[in-house]
Amino acid sequence: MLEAEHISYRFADTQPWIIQNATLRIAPGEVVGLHGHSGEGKTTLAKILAGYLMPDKGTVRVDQAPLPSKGYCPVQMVFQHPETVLNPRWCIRDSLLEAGTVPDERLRHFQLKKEWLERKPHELSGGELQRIAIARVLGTGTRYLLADEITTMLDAITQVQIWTALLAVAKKKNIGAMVISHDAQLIKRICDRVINIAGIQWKGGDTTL
Ligand SMILES: Nc1ncnc2c1ncn2[C@@H]1O[C@H](COP(=O)(O)OP(=O)(O)OP(=O)(O)O)[C@@H](O)[C@H]1O
Repeated sequence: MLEAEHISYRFADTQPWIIQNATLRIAPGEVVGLHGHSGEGKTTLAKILAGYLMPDKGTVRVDQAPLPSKGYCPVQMVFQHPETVLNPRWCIRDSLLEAGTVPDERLRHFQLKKEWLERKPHELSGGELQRIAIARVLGTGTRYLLADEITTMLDAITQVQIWTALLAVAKKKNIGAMVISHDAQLIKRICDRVINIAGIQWKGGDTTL
């Protein structure tokens, strides 16, 4: 279970709370949608759950254990722009290896061509790069995947291909997922449950999302 308990976060003491005293749980294999207006803290919440940001208060745990301070994190995040996570100077093979071995079966599952492995990120399309970024983080150590607007910039056919491939792996490996999207139809179609933070007012009391 991925559990965030009573987490609060603000970017500075002088800034308002982005999240305050929030508790949320994602079970293995569960697909949870996160919906809210722009700027309401969806990405910030995901970054806290993945250990990119430390909450000012509260804890994030996976199976009762805090996220590791070094080594592979069981909570992985995929972003809207895959080029921001792939080193522009490395060939794709090296970027994949950085996160662990990617077996041929996973390359095939995400329709990644072997010839792409020798290319640099700028030599691939946005949809191809996103499939690489997703395949890269679906290794054995990943228990939860946080997907932040990962298909927003892609055409409808590519969106379906990506979600079909991703959800199949998540189901097979019992990986829990959080889907951040402004696309209400997408969330409704693929998620078991939806957390809606649209218009949420943080007043300090316990909030279970
Ligand atoms: N590094 C930062 N320093 C200060 N404020 C920040 C920082 N990063 C984000 N914010 C602010 O925190 C708030 C929440 O941002 P966040 O990116 O989490 O929202 P979001 O719900 O994901 O938005 P969107 O749907 O537009 O992607 C916004 O008001 C944003 O301006």
